Amino acid sequence: MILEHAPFCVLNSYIGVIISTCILISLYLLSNRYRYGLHRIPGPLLASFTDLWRLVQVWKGRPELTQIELHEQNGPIVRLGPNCISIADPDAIKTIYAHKRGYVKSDFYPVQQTVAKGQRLETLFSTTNDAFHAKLRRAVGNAYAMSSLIQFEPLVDSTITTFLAQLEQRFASRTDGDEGGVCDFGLWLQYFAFDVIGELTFSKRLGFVDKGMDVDGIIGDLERLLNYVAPVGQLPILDKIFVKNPLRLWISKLGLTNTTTPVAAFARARMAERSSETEEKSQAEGTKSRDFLSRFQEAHRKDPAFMTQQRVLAVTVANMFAGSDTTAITLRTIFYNLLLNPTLLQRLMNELESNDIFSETGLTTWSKVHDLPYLSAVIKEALRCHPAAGLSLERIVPPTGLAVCGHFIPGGTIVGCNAWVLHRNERVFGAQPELFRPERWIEATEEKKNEMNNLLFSFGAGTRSCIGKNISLLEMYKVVPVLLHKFEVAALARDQPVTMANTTQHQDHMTAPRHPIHAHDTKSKTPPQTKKLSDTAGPYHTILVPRCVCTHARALPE
Ligand code: HEM
Repeated sequence: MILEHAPFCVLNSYIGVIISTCILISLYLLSNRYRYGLHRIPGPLLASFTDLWRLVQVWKGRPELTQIELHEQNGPIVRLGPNCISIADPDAIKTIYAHKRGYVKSDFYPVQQTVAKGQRLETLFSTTNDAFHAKLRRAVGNAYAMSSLIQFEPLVDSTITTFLAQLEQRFASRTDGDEGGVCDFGLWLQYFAFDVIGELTFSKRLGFVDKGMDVDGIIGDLERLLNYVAPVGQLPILDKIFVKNPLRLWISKLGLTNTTTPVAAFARARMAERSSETEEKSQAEGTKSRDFLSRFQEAHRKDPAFMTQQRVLAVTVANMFAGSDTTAITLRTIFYNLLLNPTLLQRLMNELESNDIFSETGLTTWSKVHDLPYLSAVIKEALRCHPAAGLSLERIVPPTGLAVCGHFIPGGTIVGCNAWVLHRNERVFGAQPELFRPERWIEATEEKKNEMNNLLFSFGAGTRSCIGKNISLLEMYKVVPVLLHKFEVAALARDQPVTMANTTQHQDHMTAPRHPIHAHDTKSKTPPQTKKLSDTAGPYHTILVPRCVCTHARALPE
């Protein structure tokens, strides 16, 4: 009798377990919706139950478009997760990102830290510890100051010269066959951006431009990293399961894992070369070339206990990651939009050619270009239309809470602003903010310009804003005029389909940080000539520029 009923008992207990599990999960999801005190904030219902909702949005590739749409529907404050809010109110920026207001970076950032010998390598970008950040920023900050720019110029010029020579030799001077003169310009701009930051950091290029290829798979490596950190950063506990779990940390501590990326290997080799020089020689060299590595080594000599060699390595590698893809994305945005808008390109050419800015070698200097009005407007408009960071820059509300847009946000909530959302503010940036229109920066009154500049969030804001901003502006202000002066550049096929996918928020983007805000490009079905931002600009990081023709002399295809 007992045996006859056994299968039913087993079945019943299975059903019991399943029902109890479902009840527990439902209770957990319901508690997610209500326990954070955010249930009055509008947003997608699913987002209020689980962070998996935002993970899926990022994984699908264009989370910034979803966020723009949500803000259009719901206003300046939107719930993106059980404990996560997106804010589009310009006034909130001053509070959330300001100095000493107690808003620390969220757990999104440590996902980007690499592990060496069982220890996480914290960088300026990825640390959540404000005191450590302030100390590191003081130690290395001088290297990025405006006053250092002049000393960096020869290093930028060196990469530009090689870049021009390679474009000339490989494309512009070729007239053979159908492919003569045709190059994948977007890819080459990326090679340039990676090499120039290598040269600025180590006085030595990684060789992308010289070889015309992704050396040691560095670009691919960075893209894989971003593809991991962007979605996993939405649910950072996953990182503690996949990568930073106790077992892997222990194995790493024993030295049984190889966490050396190609960039770190390159950086180590350069550091080894320098350390084999005598201190006097390196100091003498330092004052001559004054690249980032020599400046970081000076910081090491001043405070070796804090600025250890491991830390010098970490900040150089972080530089490479933070400064490459971001600048490449912005350069691609500039050329992409100019190529699709010949009238704008002509306006820029008029300005460049009517000012005496080029030397005999065809190069130019920061002092001659940095206040050209139309060039500045083009660069700003690219930064506005296609910010390299595609995700919100997350911070945690301090225990006192935050009053914003008529709501009270309790302490512990993750809040953040997304540049893509802020830059669609019609009141500040004028009509049709989705269009690339440099003129909006020229036509604006001084007062309006200030307002626009204050809301330009491409480099972040406040204490954790981009330390490399001046460097990237130096690169862009120098290379754009020189390229346009030397080559006629046109889109080979203006209706060539282009699409983008946002992979992470940029940058530090580097095992360092890549502001986890990066992206990769894929082909899409939408022709780009519509000039809508959603068609032309991608996720954070990259824009696919159509194949272009570089040529000196010949007429370009319409
Ligand atoms: C167009 C180019 C660039 C863009 C759009 C950009 C964007 C950003 C953004 C948005 C942040 C703030 C991230 C946050 O608050 O979470 C940031 C931080 C940072 N960026 Fe950039 N960046 C660019 C170029 C560079 C360059 C060239 C370097 C290095 C030479 C660099 C190094 C850094 C570092 C080290 C941080 C962390 C700063 C800190 O927390 O103190 N970036 N960047």
